[in-house]
Amino acid sequence: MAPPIPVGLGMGNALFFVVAISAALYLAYRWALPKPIPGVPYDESARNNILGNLPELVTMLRDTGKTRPFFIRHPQRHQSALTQVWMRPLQKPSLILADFRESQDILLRRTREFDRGTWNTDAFNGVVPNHHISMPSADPRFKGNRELVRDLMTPNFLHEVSVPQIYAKTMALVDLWSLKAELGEGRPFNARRDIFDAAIDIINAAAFGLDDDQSTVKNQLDHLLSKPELRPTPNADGSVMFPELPTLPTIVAIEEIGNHLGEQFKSPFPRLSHRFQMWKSPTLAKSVARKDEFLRDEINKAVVRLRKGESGTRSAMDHILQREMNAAEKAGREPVFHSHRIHDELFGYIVAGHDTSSTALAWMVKNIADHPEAQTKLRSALRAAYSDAYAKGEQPSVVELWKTQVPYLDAVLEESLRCNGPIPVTLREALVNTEVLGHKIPKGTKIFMVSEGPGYQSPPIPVLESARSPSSRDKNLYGSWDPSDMHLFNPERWLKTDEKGNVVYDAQSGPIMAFSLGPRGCFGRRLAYLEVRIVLALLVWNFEFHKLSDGLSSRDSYDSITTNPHRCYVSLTKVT
Ligand code: HEM
Repeated sequence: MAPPIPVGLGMGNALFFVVAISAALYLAYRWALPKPIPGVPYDESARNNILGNLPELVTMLRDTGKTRPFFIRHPQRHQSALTQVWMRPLQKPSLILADFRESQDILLRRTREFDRGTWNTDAFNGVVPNHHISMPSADPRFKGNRELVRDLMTPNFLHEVSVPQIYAKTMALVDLWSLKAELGEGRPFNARRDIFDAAIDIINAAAFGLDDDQSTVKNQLDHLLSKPELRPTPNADGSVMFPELPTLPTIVAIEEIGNHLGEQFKSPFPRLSHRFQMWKSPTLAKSVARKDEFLRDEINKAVVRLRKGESGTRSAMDHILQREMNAAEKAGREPVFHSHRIHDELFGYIVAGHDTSSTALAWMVKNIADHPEAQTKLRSALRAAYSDAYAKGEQPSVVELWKTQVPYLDAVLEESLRCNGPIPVTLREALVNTEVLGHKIPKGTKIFMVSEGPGYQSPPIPVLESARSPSSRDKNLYGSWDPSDMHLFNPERWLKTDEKGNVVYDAQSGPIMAFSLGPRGCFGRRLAYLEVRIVLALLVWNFEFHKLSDGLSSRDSYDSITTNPHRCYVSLTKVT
């Protein structure tokens, strides 16, 4: 028989275990608590919570559908241009930088110390893993991918191939809105879908040279024209609603994938979240398959066309395929048209180019309706610049639109981007141990650079000159905004008089980062400017945008890939 266990020893053991486990748990809790970077302000509540700032972000997302305002308010909360937050449990702190000069310096000059952050690359990785947007700059594939698409943003390519496509698709929107203005007798209607569709027609046409039967706006127009008896339905808020054709399956797929990407930006674990959504949502998986099929079909059609030597280059796709044909011929191999790289670079062009431009245009339309004086001035500037077309009662031609400088047009669109930039936060990650505003930060630290709030639309938070990095001292390439009016929409701030007495547009009048800066800034910036310039010019040339009631002109927004207006209504009168 086994001897009885002495009671005193059993109690002692149990007590020892309880104390040891409690101590271990306490030590684990202390270890898991966020560790701040010395001297950089943070929220005490986040510092004492193993989840850091995550609970606040989750609450904000649940209540408002947004997370970006958190990044913009945090520096204001602490009145510090540099603050720190914890976005995930057990993670090093991330920094928020609300200072244009230091951001500009990091993006433009400190590219050996900072690169595109993994959160951003991870967000795109699920859908377009072989597009350069999903790659750090040191990825061995990055250079080759950029080389493949290099020519798409050259002035020659843009003017010869992309601009005619943009012009044609914008004129379809003008025709659709002319009909809607007439049928609705000038009453407001929701313009968000039309702008979304026009932007997708434009980017699809620039990417694939798609014909009119694939144009959503043209299809809507034909649908309305085919029913002359049709009248819009009035809504209780004074607006009217037009019947809409079901969206084409490819556009539905692009839209669903775009929305899915937008959700990844809000997730603390984008890669995991992508896999989970692909498993959970049969429609998402179907949309991804539909997108692959669409790319295969378009590439196959283009290859047949190009091999026959038909009709030259009419899209970004044609150009990429022609490059592959030439490279294969030079290397004595068969061309590979259906590589992951070509598929993803093409689809990434649409994903990166559509949502951004569509959102920028939606805010522009709202801003010109909200500021009738600026709108009238812009229309006069356009009529003076395209005086022949105005005298003949015609549309300005495609050549006039890209050749003639209209400083006030550039000023209006830049002011809209300053006030309502579609992407108000840019992310970078430290590649080495380094310093920001005098604080030592370890390799791997994420840094969120905000381009809304202090320094952009409200007075900057002061920064000691001695705290700035040596490369940023005395190297501010931009002017500064008058603190008394930087919260206002005022296109004039972008204009100056040159030495010959001409009023000119100055792109460096003051802080703006709508397209980010430096080698990993927006790849499509030139195309985007051409697009918004042509669309805005043709819309203001053709329509007067009336000011709307407070409800219809609300400036509430929601976050997706971009920060979108909840409401984008227009009330139009045809003017020419
Ligand atoms: C008004 C329209 C647009 C805005 C406001 C915009 C803004 C931006 C911003 C803020 C970034 C992030 C840059 C960074 O992390 O530093 C970006 C990246 C990018 N944009 Fe745009 N964009 C616009 C239109 C376009 C268009 C039309 C295209 C192409 C067709 C495009 C292609 C890209 C690509 C490929 C990247 C990633 C570049 C890289 O990873 O190196 N964008 N854009």
